[in-house]
Amino acid sequence: MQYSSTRGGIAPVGFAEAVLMGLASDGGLLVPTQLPRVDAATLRDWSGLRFEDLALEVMAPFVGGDIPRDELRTLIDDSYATFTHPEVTPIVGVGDRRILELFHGPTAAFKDVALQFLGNLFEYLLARDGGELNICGATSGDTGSAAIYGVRGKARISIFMLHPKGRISPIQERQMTSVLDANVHNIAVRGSFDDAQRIVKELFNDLPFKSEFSLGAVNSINWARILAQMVYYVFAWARCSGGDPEHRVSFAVPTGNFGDVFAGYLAKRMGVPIDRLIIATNRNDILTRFVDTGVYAVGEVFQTLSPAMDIQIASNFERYLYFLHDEDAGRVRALLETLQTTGRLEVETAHHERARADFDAVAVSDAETLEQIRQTYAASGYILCPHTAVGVKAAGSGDAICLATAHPAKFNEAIRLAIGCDAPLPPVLQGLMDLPTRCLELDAGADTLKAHIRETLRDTR
Ligand SMILES: Cc1ncc(COP(=O)(O)O)c(C=O)c1O
Ligand SMILES: N[C@@H](CCOP(=O)(O)O)C(=O)O
Repeated sequence: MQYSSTRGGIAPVGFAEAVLMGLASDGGLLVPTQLPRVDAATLRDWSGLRFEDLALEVMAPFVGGDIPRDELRTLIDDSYATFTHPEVTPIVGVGDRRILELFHGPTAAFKDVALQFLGNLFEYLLARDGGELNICGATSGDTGSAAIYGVRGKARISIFMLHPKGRISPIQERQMTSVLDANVHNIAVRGSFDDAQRIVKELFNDLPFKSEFSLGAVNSINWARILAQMVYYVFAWARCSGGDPEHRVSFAVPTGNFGDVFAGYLAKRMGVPIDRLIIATNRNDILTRFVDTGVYAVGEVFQTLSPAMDIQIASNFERYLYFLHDEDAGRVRALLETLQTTGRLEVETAHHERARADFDAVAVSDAETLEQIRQTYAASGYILCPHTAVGVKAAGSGDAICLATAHPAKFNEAIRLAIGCDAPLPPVLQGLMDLPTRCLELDAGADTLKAHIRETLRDTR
């Protein structure tokens, strides 16, 4: 399997190189040059598999010959052995609603599904091929801790993780800043998540700096993130369909950086029987507006009760534009240049129609989010995290499977507002608030971050 850039500026690379490259060297995102197709017989074969075995089947064609199958199997088994649920991502019934629980990993958010795997994958590739990796990432709360837990204490890897100061939940902050391993560097940026993500991309686009410091990516700009997230869509289909290829399922997906729902979109393109994909946003509704109007226009970032989705520039939207325009990298480049210079881009009517066929999209206010948490709790005793509540509200009366992207106890300020008490802390979140922490505060500038990385690595190398 080969990977090329959404902007068409690099020669195709194999899986291992794509994973280590993170952001493509021309500033674009890496995408497979050809998507494998899944036929009805394969779907039937996959339907009874354990999560780990299914992950192997889904991932193997994308990995190609870069990792022997038995070694890929070990990587996958090790990655999901850290989950507390035997099914890894179980589906539970809440009233007549099906919830796909993605929060049984070490940091209680869906990011663990990909980042436990990516941490092990980095470690494997560096041990096998040599070299080092200095990860640079941006988080609105959940990617940061999942990535840190994925690589803490690992040889040859350091991680610099930027979060927007004061805009993540207290427990999310503690999860990251209480990890004191020498290879972990937390940075609170004075700005928004979009500022943090922009700085990280600026560093990746400074190719001499990227090469000198062997920068690596853990955000969903890294292809391996999308790949690992595709698995639970297939798993959920298999559990709900009993393996009947005619049985289609829909998903409601709380959306910010567009990585999660994009993984579902690709699974559907591969032939997994997925009907509707519902993009559920909070008040930061740039994606909802795009599906409604065909215009992607960057606006102000609002702080909401679902803070991990307080995002305006959705990284993976570029990957979608690429597939929407039949893999025409020139067109993507032109659209992105317009976005860069004017803050908006508009797709042609035919493409807008296709986008409307690909996705439903619903924006949910904070008041609706609280009401959804309240209603679900009153009816069933089940506590939704605010992001999950956005998805459940967006699903409305339809039968979409709703992705539960985080454990509610990570967002107890919102839970308390909704139901007057806290969600009980699962074991992985207990005791965090009593731990010592380490975190540096920096201005939202790429040069400041570069200087910090240079200095830190000079001291530790
Ligand atoms: C709890 C939670 N839900 C939903 C999202 C949105 O996912 P994505 O950014 O892949 O669209 C995030 C952040 O990514 C998150 O942390
Ligand atoms: N909501 C995310 C933002 C980063 O998204 P990613 O999927 O690109 O890593 C977070 O929790 O940090």
